[in-house]
Amino acid sequence: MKFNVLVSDDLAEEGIEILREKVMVDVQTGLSEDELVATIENYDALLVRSGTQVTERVIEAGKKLRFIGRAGAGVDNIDMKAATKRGIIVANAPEGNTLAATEHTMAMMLSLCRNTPQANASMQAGEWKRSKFMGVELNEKTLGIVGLGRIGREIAKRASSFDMKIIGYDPFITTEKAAAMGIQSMSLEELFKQADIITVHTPLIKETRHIVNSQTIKTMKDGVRIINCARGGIIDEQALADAVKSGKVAGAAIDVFESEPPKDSPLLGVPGIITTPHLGASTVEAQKNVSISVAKQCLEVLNGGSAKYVVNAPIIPADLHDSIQPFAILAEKMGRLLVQIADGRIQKLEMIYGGELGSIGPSSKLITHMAIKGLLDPILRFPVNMVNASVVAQDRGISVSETQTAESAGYKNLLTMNVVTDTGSLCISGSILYQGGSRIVSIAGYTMDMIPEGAVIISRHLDKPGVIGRASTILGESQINIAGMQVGRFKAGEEAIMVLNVDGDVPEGVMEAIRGMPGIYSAKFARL
Ligand SMILES: NC(=O)c1ccc[n+]([C@@H]2O[C@H](COP(=O)([O-])OP(=O)(O)OC[C@H]3O[C@@H](n4cnc5c(N)ncnc54)[C@H](O)[C@@H]3O)[C@@H](O)[C@H]2O)c1
Ligand SMILES: O=C(O)[C@H](O)COP(=O)(O)O
Repeated sequence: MKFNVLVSDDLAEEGIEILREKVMVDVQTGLSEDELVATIENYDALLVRSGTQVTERVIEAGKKLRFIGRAGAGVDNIDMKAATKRGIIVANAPEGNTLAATEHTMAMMLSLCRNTPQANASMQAGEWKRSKFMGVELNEKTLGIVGLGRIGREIAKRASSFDMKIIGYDPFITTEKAAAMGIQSMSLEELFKQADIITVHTPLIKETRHIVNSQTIKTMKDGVRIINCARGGIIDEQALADAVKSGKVAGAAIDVFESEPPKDSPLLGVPGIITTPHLGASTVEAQKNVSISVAKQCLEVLNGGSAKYVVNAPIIPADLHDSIQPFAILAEKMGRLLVQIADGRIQKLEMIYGGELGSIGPSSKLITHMAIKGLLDPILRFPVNMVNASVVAQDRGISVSETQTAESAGYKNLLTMNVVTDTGSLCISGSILYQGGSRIVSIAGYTMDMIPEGAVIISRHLDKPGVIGRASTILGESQINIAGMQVGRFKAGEEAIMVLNVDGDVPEGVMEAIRGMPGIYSAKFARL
């Protein structure tokens, strides 16, 4: 593969070696945004940790970029909107550092409760002050975990072995699921009231920004301890610093900061606050895991495939991949056919999933994205792919809807696409046969049995003798071979449809001649 990959943060050598076997790799760490903008245009992929800000400017300058890999969990340093719009696949390695972050949180919790860092600093300064560093035990304390994802639940397991009572808040985890993990689920307000120690493990998003602030701190127990090993910004730094100084909060342990490195953070220099420089994922094991994970995903994407942990495109569960893929290919072809034969400006795309597809669930998204790709890719300057398809449709004012139904007109499965334009609408249906082949089974209500491949002429004409013959003659005179033909009509003597599979492109002059024939209402050439 002749690809260039830029690694702009410290990644473990194991992943870089995997890349070097297949592609050119440059490791350049510590680049400023301007330096990254100046260099990125030569690269097909960019691999980062949290140290690189992948801004809109960087993404715009990366004309060849197809993949951005995050060797870790959080993707808040990547402008996802800009990457998605450009169709760049963004993937992370969410599992590789879970245990490292969990263990660091436990280390911070124990250090916080026993003043370990302060005691160490004191001893290193030549002191021996035993009474100054009186601690508290974890035993029988209530631990409030905000965010019960990968890390939150691993912390629950470990904390329960210290005989802590575990309470938790996560709007996306049911009470039953939390209970099965030994966590008593409750509202955030209640958790703040009950917890002796609060640890946050959510992503930094609009809803979690400053979830711990001067108001919510007031509702907490006096002497509460607070830990943030997730993301700076989840806690209002000034509010926390003030609360520790006032004694309302007994202490805090902070690994992550609103701005990193945190030059002016109010959390620095406060005796009750212990800090580490974003070390949650910094173990040999975690770094090896995440580096290998993004390296493999990078090669998959550059090779034309998908990535295991894509964060900006629909993901199909691995066990459904083989069954969904043929429909994704069919949908793309149906989209491509529709855009070439429908009249007018497309305003709406309706996707109807029938028969066995009627219970496809959220995996329909991938098929819909591929349908949009087929519809828009041929007419746009920039590539449309499964990543940016829905953003591109939205940008062009095309509304997209999906329906799942058991009805399938007698087919085992039936994918129907209806486009509404400013001059009318056109509906086509396709199916995957029992033997695996794909067919377009209806166009504008006419039953078909069309293999969606190669070049086709689709005409509407008056159902009377001679029309089909004359069209065939025009093609024959132009040395265009007809490989297959299908005709359909609702009623004899009225409008009919003709689909001609031809061996090669049909020049516009020949299409004009067909359109000029008496009895032909319209004729369109399409390549699938
Ligand atoms: N310090 C480090 O070096 C380090 C290392 C790894 C991960 N992290 C960070 O830790 C955090 C958690 O990582 P993870 O792998 O467990 O992620 P995860 O996606 O597995 O879990 C996040 C959980 O937060 C929940 N959540 C979302 N919105 C919420 C809200 N408003 N209130 C409460 N819960 C909400 C989600 O439902 C989910 O269960 C992330 O911010 C990640 O970036 C930090
Ligand atoms: O989100 C993550 O995975 C952690 O914050 C780790 O970040 P790092 O890769 O920069 O250590």
